[in-house]
Amino acid sequence: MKTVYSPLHHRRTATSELDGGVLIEPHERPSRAETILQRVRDQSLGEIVAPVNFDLAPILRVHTLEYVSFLEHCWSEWAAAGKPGEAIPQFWPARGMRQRVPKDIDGRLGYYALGADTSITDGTWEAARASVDVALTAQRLVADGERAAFALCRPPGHHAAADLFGGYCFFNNAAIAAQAFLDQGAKRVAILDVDFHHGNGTQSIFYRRNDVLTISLHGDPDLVFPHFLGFEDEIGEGDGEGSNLNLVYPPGTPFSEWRQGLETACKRIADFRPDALVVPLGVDTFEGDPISFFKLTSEDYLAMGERLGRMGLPTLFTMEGGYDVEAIGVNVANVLTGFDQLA
Ligand SMILES: NCCCCCC(=O)NO
Ligand SMILES: [Zn+2]
Repeated sequence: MKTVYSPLHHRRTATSELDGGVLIEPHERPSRAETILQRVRDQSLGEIVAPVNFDLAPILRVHTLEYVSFLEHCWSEWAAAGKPGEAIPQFWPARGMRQRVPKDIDGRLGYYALGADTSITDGTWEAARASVDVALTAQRLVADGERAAFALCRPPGHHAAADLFGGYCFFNNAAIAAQAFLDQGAKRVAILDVDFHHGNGTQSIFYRRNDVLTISLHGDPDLVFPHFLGFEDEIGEGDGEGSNLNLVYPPGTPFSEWRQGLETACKRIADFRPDALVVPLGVDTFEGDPISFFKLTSEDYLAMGERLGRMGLPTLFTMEGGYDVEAIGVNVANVLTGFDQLA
C-alpha cells in the first residue's frame, strides 16, 4: 500500500494545549507522524509518495468560505492584536447568545471553535492545507485504481465540521476526500471512523445526506470528548435518516467487544454497496493511549486491518488520533499490514 506524506506537517508545531487547567506540550505533536513514517519505511509497506498541491476548491466542497478565510488569517490577526501566546479560544456564543461572527479576533476564534484544546499558531494554516493535499493525493491513487492508500495526515481532521475546528483538527481530511470520490463519479461512499473519539465533524457534514454512510465506533461521549455528539440515537436526518450509525463503548472495552461493533459496521457498509470506503484511522483505541480508555493491543490492529481488507472495497485511510508515540508506528503499520494480507 502506498503512503502519502508531507514534511509540511512540521509547520504545525504548537507549544501549548490547554488541558486540566494548565498549558501542556500538545499530545498532537510532530513525532507522531515521524514515528509512523519510520515504521512504514522499516516494514517496507510500500512507496512513500509526496502530495500534489490542490487549490481550495475541494476544501470548499465541505467547509464554508468564511471558515476557511478565518483559518487563513487567524494567526496574523491574533499576532496583530499583540497577543503574547498562541491563539486559544476563550469566549463562545453560548446558549442564549447571538450566533453571529464578531469582528474581534477573540470572538471569531470562539465562534469557530468547539473547544479550547487546540491552539492556532504560525504555520497551522500551511500544515492543515498540506494535510488536505495528502488526503486528496491518496484519494486520487485509490480513484485511479489502487486497492488502498494511506494518507499520513497531520494535523488530523475528523472533529472539524463545516465551520468548526477543535480536537486538534482544522480541515476534515476524510470528508474532503469522500466528497472528492463523489465529485469524480462515485454514487455512494462509506466512512468508517475507528478512532477512539466520535467523528463529530464527519457526522455533521453528511448528516442530512444519503450518498455518504457515516459510521463511528468510539468512547461514550457522556464520559469523553467530544461530549456533545456521538450518541447512538443519532441516525441522520431528512434524506440522511438511517445514514449515520454511532456505536458507543465504555471504559475498558477490549478488542473482543470492539470487534463486534466492527462486524456490525462492516455488514451495514456491505448493505450500502459503496463505491469506496474511507477509514479515519485513529489508534488512540490502544491500551496505552494517554487520553483514551479502550484496551486494544498492538496485535489487535492486525485483525482490524484484515477485517477491513475483507470488505473488498477501494479503501482510503486518513490518519487521525493516537498519542502513545512509542506505539503509534507499530499500531498504524499493523492495520495496514493486516489490510494488505489479502492483497
Ligand atoms: N483534548 C481533548 C481530546 C481531543 C481528542 C483528539 C482526538 O484524538 N480525536 O480523535
Ligand atoms: Zn481520537
